[in-house]
Amino acid sequence: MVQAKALTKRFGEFEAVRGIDVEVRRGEAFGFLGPNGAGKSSTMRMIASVSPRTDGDLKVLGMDPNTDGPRIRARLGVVPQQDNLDNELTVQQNLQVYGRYFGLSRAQTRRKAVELLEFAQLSDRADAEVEPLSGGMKRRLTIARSLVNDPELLLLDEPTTGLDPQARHLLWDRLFRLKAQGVTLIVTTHYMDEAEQLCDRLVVMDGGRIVAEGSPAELISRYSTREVLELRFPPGQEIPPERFTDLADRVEALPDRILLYTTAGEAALEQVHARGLRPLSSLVRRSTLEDVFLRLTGRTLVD
Ligand SMILES: Nc1ncnc2c1ncn2[C@@H]1O[C@H](COP(=O)(O)OP(=O)(O)OP(=O)(O)O)[C@@H](O)[C@H]1O
Repeated sequence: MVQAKALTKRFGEFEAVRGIDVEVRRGEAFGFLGPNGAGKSSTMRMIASVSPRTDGDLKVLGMDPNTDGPRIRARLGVVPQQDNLDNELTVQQNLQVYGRYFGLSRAQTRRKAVELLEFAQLSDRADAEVEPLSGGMKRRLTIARSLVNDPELLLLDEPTTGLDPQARHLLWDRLFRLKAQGVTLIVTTHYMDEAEQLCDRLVVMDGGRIVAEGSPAELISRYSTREVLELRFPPGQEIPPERFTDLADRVEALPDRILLYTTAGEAALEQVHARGLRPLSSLVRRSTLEDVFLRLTGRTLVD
């Protein structure tokens, strides 16, 4: 669906995307995971064929965005980072305008709007104004609108940023349905749980480069341990991280906690207690993509 080789985007002197290689296969959910400014949106805009590449090769649906932009865009769905719904129109009209834009007849457009409102769980809001809708509803409507042309490939830039947990889960559920129907999904996110939930494969981006690639499970087993023990100590009573190096494969000190990477978190915690240390709180959890990112870059995904 997408083949990028040494793909590069420069804004003046600044290189936002620094020669990345990416391959997205039909039917998969593929992710770009990275913090703000990693170059995810710049990459997505090149794939969406709305922003020309500065260098490298790019094929989307087997075509070159530089020469086949309109033909590619006709087969894509795009959900931008900021909702750009038309507040002057009702929910239903927002879909109908797109139907007409993509050349559907009035009757086809009406049928499509009914189908997509049902998909977006917004049928009872068909004639409502857009402005007062919740953030989750607006996102679902934006996704519904991106599906008017039955795209084979759907690009979603930070689909759940700013949504509450319930709205996120509802939205993920809609994306799972699309995937089950065979739509290829490309998602950018800085939420590791979103990447873990949604993506079959992903690349981790930082500073315009790809720093790792694989399935969430592969990345976690390659770059982290099975478990992590998180320790917080009372302010002013912090313990130097070196005190824990013999208890774990690796120790990371963050401003508010110490992370012990180990295969046996509970056993490590017992050892901490046996040394007479009394953390304010302790937590044994499994490793996540956040731990992978920390290992690869020395920083956390979300400040
Ligand atoms: N039009 C532009 N002109 C100049 N610099 C830009 C432009 N668009 C993006 N950048 C810069 O390129 C870098 C990558 O931006 P990009 O939006 O691709 O990152 P991102 O990973 O999507 O992060 P975010 O989640 O904040 O969008 C940033 O430093 C950004 O300031």
